[in-house]
Amino acid sequence: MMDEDDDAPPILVKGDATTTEGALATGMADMDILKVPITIITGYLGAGKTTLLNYILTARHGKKIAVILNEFGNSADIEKSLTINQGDQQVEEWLELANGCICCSVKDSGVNAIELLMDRRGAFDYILLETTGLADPGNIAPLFWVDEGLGSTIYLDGIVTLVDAKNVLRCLDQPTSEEAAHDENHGGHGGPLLSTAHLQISHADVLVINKTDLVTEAELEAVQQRISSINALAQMRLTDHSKIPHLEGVVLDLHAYDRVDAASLDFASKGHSHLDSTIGTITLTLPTVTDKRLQRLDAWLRSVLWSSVLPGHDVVTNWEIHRLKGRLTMSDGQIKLLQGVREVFELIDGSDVSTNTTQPAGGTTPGGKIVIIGRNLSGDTTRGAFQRSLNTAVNEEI
Ligand SMILES: Nc1nc2c(ncn2[C@@H]2O[C@H](COP(=O)(O)OP(=O)(O)OP(=O)(O)O)[C@@H](O)[C@H]2O)c(=O)[nH]1
Ligand SMILES: [Zn+2]
Repeated sequence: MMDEDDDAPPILVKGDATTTEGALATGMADMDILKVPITIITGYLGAGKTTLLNYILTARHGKKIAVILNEFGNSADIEKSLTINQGDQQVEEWLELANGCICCSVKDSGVNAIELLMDRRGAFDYILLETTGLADPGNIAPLFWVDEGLGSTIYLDGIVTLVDAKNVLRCLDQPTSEEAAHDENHGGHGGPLLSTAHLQISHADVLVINKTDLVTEAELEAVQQRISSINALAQMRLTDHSKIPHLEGVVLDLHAYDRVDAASLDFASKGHSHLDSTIGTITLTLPTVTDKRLQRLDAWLRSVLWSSVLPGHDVVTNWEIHRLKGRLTMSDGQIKLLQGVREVFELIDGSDVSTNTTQPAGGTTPGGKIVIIGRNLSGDTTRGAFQRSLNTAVNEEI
């Protein structure tokens, strides 16, 4: 919860509610400018999420930020507190959702409620959603990752996961009994148990390792290694008391769902240890892709993500994909970007995305790479099966 009796008064931030109208008036606005980014802030109980939000709301970033708290997840409360820092004050509103679970209710009413509120108060520059410590961000992200065509006025910018440096290893190693029961219901099929901490780390675009003041350097090193063995794609930051002086690119304006940076894919492919056998990162390579092969790749992705069937391999079972990113070079030199969270994926043109002109095209692989983060993927057998299946799918001549 936001601290009501917070003794430090917020530093006053001049809200700039006229940005949008100003841009419109000068005819410079297109739909992209009008869309408001939303970042999901997640992390286990007590990791420092609220501390981070308070830090952001009082930092001098010159943005009008709305904060939605999903603290009442499982209780009977149906309203979500919404704090907006506007001009010289923080205003609290209540966002009414259809039921207590944001995963179920936000799709129908949450996005609408945010849009209605923007109609009334003027657009925000940014929305931050704090999930409960027990939330699985993979259930929430797709609700905001809405099709361009649906004309939503908000878009998913990324997922930031706060990690409690002191407690995270225990959370990963000793799932609670509720988590164990949940795991059972979600196709646990034996094997190492999946904890909420695993899910929050595997879906992250940015991992903020917080509470570094409470651990030794050796302990911190162990935490970093373990976390990057789970998710090698996310950028990692170390902090204490959730202090992130430069918010841009770390919490704000991540573009984690509309950009894929070659350097991060290269980094993710560099042999990381498989310290955690539950969830890990694998990298698949691709040859240069023709249009026809791109269609085959699309079919392969649909099979893998929608039907959980790895074409040509009926023996590989028990896997689950959380996050997927790729960068492909077409035979004509065009770049295609691949983005996915759970079963939702998108292949988009890289050319009209203003990104990575400074990156070496395609990284070290001439064709491209797909990096997948998920459960029971990182064993050598499974990784090999994925690569072979993909090779067959895109190489086959017709
Ligand atoms: N020592 C230390 N304490 C911290 C740090 N960051 C946050 N805390 C404290 O940890 C406690 C939990 O922080 P919160 O920000 O409320 O954590 P949260 O993730 O929002 O917690 P829930 O909403 O309960 O899941 C608070 O007492 C914070 O003051 C840190 O880096 N070091
Ligand atoms: Zn909190």
